[in-house]
Amino acid sequence: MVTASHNPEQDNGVKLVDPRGEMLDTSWEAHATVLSNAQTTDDFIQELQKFVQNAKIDLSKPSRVVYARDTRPSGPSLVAALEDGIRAVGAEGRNAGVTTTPILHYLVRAINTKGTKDSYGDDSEEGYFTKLTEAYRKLVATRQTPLPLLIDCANGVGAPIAARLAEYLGDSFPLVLENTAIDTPGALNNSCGADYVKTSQKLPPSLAGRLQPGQRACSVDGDADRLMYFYLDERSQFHMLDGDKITTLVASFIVELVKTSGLDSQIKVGVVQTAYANGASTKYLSERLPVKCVSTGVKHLHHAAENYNIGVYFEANGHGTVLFSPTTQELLQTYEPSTPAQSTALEHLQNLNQLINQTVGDAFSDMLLVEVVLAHKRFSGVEWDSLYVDLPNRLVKVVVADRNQFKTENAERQLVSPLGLQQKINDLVRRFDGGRSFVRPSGTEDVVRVYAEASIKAQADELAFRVAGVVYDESGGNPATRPKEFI
Ligand SMILES: CC(=O)N[C@H]1[C@@H](OP(=O)(O)O)O[C@H](CO)[C@@H](O)[C@@H]1O
Ligand SMILES: [Mg+2]
Repeated sequence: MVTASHNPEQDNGVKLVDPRGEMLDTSWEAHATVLSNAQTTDDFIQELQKFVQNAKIDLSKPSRVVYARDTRPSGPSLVAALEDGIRAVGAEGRNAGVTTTPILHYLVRAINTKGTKDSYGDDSEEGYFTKLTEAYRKLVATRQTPLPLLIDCANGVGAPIAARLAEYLGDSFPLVLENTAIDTPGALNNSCGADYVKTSQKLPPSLAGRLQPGQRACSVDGDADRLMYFYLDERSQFHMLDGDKITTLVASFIVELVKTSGLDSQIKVGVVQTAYANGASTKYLSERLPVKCVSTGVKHLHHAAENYNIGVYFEANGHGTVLFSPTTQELLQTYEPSTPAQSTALEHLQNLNQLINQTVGDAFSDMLLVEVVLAHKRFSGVEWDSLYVDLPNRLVKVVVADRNQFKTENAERQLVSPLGLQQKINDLVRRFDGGRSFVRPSGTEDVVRVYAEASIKAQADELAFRVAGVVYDESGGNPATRPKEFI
């Protein structure tokens, strides 16, 4: 998948999908690193040959690469280069065109399960839309048609895909598409989209006046694998419903269905979060079901969620999905309910299993999932938001000389290096009511991230900037260039 996701338009990159339609196995990342670091074509060919040999790849076997891109202007030339590569190694290519990352994941799984008992659906975009919208219709059959949902498409590939989804949904669910300017240079992810909403905790300026108080809205990112919900209250105050709020809503609903269906002794539902999950969400969830905290990065969450019968995972930034284990999927097919209530709950679970794109986080599949739960619970954004109150929080980036000197343990919640720094953070945290803070090196940017929470906003900000200051000073930051907001 040629995309740089939520990042600025001028960036680009690739996401690799494995043959099951899931994220590339971590053990293969090292190969990708070696190949992308090759300096010349000759070096590249040499590394490729070594890789073929070491991984014992039989080149005489047929192979196929399915690829797609987002709407970035650099996409076509990168796809052309990819096609040259596919031709050079004698593989067959299948161009899935301009589409979302989750649709590409869907296609790969659909192609590789075609004609088997695990068939994931027809291997086409039509197959994807049909699968999702049929399941959605069944799940909301007896419910009222919701008010139109405003979707901020981040001026990216979410726009044409949401337009097609709207056609499949028809009158059953009206969508209003905003930020659909895919041909406007520089517009992609610019002051809009899921990452903007999460990091600035604000309404995208382009939506001012477009959203009525009480109306629900959501933002997707540049490749439509992240989803953030929000609404304005009657005082036009902005309220954000992030990945943690989605987890809470969805996990509670699934737990209820499992219980009503009579399967609660056989199906255990669990949640996976990272240290960035709001402390209030972790508290709320832990009082109700098993919650595991893992390192940042979707691959870690996905992997941990596979250990539950039904695993719900979302990063706070809105990337996530729900996984039904193979035995759970089988159980849903063979279980004999004994009451009408059990039977209805079972049908809902079966339809959720179809509605949810389980290969990877999928903004549109997740959006339909959220809407199903809200319809069943007769919740507006306000009621959903009131399940728990977010602790005020602040995320700060610190530029350091060498972020590799920062090493963590305990799912990244504690620093073990630089030595002594964690103690200093602990001393600061202790001074703040409801305080929590952790520091980790980013895996995607050359920075160290500081996260802080406290019971009031000013305190969360102060704690974050104090910790950032300590991190900066302790890692040899130049006093002359010390950011002035650091305390
Ligand atoms: C705090 C934060 O949002 N971190 C993001 C960010 O990772 P970093 O390792 O923090 O740079 O990008 C990842 C990939 O998109 C995403 O999985 C993760 O949640
Ligand atoms: Mg993305």
